[in-house]
Amino acid sequence: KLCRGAHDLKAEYDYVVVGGGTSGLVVANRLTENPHGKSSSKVLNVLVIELGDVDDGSPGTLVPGIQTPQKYWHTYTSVPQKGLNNRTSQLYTGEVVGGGTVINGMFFNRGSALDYDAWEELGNPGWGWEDLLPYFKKSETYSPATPQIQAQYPASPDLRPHGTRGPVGSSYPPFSFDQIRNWFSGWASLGVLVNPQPNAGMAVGAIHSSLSLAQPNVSRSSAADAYFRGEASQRENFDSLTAHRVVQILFEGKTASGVEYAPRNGSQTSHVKVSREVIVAAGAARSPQLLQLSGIGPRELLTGLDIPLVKELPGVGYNFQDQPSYYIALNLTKLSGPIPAWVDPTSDVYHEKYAEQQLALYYADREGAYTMPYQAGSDVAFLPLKNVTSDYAKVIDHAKTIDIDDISPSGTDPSIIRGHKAQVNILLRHYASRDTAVHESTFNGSPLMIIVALKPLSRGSILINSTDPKTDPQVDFGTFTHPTDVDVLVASLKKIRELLNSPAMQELGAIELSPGHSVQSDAEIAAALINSTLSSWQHPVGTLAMMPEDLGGVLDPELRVYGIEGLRVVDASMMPIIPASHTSSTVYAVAEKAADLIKASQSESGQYR
Ligand SMILES: Cc1cc2nc3c(=O)[nH]c(=O)nc-3n(C[C@H](O)[C@H](O)[C@H](O)COP(=O)(O)OP(=O)(O)OC[C@H]3O[C@@H](n4cnc5c(N)ncnc54)[C@H](O)[C@@H]3O)c2cc1C
Repeated sequence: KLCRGAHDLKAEYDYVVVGGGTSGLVVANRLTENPHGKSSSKVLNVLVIELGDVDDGSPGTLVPGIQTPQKYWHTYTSVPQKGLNNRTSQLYTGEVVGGGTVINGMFFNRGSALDYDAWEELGNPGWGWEDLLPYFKKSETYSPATPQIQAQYPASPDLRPHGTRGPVGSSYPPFSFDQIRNWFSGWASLGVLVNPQPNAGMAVGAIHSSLSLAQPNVSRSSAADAYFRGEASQRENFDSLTAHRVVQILFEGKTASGVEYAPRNGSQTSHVKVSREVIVAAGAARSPQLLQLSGIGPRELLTGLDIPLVKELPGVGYNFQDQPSYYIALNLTKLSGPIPAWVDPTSDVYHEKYAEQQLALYYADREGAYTMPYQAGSDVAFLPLKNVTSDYAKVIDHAKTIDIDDISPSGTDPSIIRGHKAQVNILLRHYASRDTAVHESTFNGSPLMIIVALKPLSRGSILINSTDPKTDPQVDFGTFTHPTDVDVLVASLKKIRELLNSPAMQELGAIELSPGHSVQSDAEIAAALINSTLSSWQHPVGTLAMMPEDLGGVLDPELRVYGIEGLRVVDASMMPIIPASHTSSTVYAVAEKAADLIKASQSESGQYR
C-alpha cells in the first residue's frame, strides 16, 4: 500500500529498497510477486522508500511530445571541470516514483555484446551479454514497427532478441520527420551500415531505434507504469513511502539492520528495521552519497567529516562515467517542412497551428509529431572508431602514451588507478573493434546534430562534502581528463562534416553554423569542443562499481557490498564500464537479474542469515 508516513509502516520488513526509481521498482516488484519467496509459510514484506512523489499522470508524463514536468527533475551542478576550461556542467535526474524513466528521452536500446562481456572480463562471472540477454527480454514487451515504418526505415521485424511479455513497452512511434530519410541516405553514401537489428549484440550503424513507448496507447512506458501502478502497488506485501529520503543505512556490526529516513523537506527522522537486506537503488549520484553518509567509503573522506567508518572502501563514489556531448548548430536552408521545434512551446519557431493540429491527431488517432519524444528522436548513428576516422590507429596509439597515474587526482587510491588501467586496456581493444561503437550522433530533424563520446576513458567522482543528506554531493565528471576523449570528439566532428557534405544532406541545404568553417585544424576543433562540450548525456553510471576490491570495486558479482552483510546495490552505479548506448534498458536488465540473485540467496526456511 501507499504509506503516508512513519505511522503507516511496519516495524520491520524483510527487504527495504532505497529509491523507487527505475531499478528499485523492478526489484520490489519481483520480490513481492510471489508473497512467500522460497519460504513455505512466512510472507515476505518489502518496503520502498522514494524521495519523490507518484507522478500526477499529467500529459507531460504520458504524451511523448510534451515536456515532462520540471517538478520531477533534480539538477546537480558539477564542480568546475578542468578539462572544460573550468566550466561547470549539469547532471539531471528524475526524483519521482519511476525515477529517470518518467523524464527521460525514451530512447530504448542496448549496447553491443562486447560492452557487457567487458563487465565479465573485469572479474564478474555471469554478467556477459549471453547472461544478460534473457533479462533484457524479461523486462520488455517489444512491438515491431508497422509495415509503413518498416518500408521507410531500418526496423527489423525479427522478434528473437526481444521479449514479448515483459512490463516495459518497447515500440516505434508511427511518425517521423521526412528529413530523417536524408540523414540515413547520407550515412549510407559514406559506407556506414544502416542497421535494422541493433539489439542482438551488434549496436553499430545508423539506427532507427525503438522507444520505451507503450502500445496501443503510444504513451511513455515508465518504470512507474511498468512495475508499480496497478496490481503491484496493491499487493499486501508491498509497502511504499513517497516524499521521504533515506538518510542513513543502519548497521549491527557489519550487517545492515535497517534504515533511517526523514520527510523530504523535514529533519525529523524515523527508523525501520530490516530482517534480510537493504537494497540500494537511489541512482548513480545518490547511492554513493548514501553509502558515504552511512560510513562506507574512502577512509580520509569519512574521517574528515567525522563519520564513523563501518567499512573502508576507497572506490565508493569513484569510477564515475557519463558521456560528454557537443551540439553542432546547423541551418537546413532548403527545408521548409515541419521540424520538432514546431511543437515546442519554448522554441522561437513554435508553430501554434501545426502544434494544435498535431496534438488533436495524437489524442484522436495516436499519430503525428507528438508520438515523438520532446526534443529527442529515435535516430542515431553508433559508429566504431574505424568508421569515424581512418586515423583510428593514431588515436589508439596516443591513448597508449597516457599514464593513468598522471591524470588521476593526487591522492587517488592505488586500487582505483589499477581499476582504471584495467578498463582502459579493455576499452582500447574496443576502440580497435568494428563490433562496438565509440561515437554517437543524433539527428531528430532539427537543425542540430549532437556528437557524443560513448566510451570515455576519463573518470570522475561523486563525493559528499557535508554530512547533511539534503546537501547534494559534489559531482565531478572528470570530463576530458583523458585526452583521448577529445581526440574521439574531434574525429567525430570531422565525420559529421562529411555527412553534412553528402548529397542527401545537401538536398536539405545543410550548413554548419557552429563551431563553423573557420574552425578547421584539429587544435581549433579541440579548443571549440573544450569551450562548449557538456559533461553529461544524462547517463551517469559506475560510482559503486561491480569489480574486484583490489581494482577499486565496491560490489561483488552478486551486487553485495564488500565486507557488509545484507546490503546490495542494484542501480546504474553498479556498471563497471558504461555500455555504448543509452542506459535505461540496461538498468532494467541489471535489476531483473539482481532480483533473481536476491531470490536465489533466500534459504528454504526463508532466513537470509
Ligand atoms: C533527462 C534524462 C534523459 C535520459 N534519456 C535517456 C534515454 O533517452 N534513453 C535511455 O535509455 N536512458 C535515458 N536516461 C537514463 C536513464 O533514465 C537512467 O539510466 C535510469 O533511469 C537510471 O535508473 P536508476 O535506477 O539507476 O536511477 P533512477 O531511475 O534515477 O532512480 C533513483 C531513485 O532514487 C530516488 N532517491 C534518490 N536518493 C534517495 C534517498 N536517499 N532516499 C529515497 N529515495 C532516493 C530518486 O528520487 C529516484 O527516483 C535519461 C536520464 C535523464 C535524467
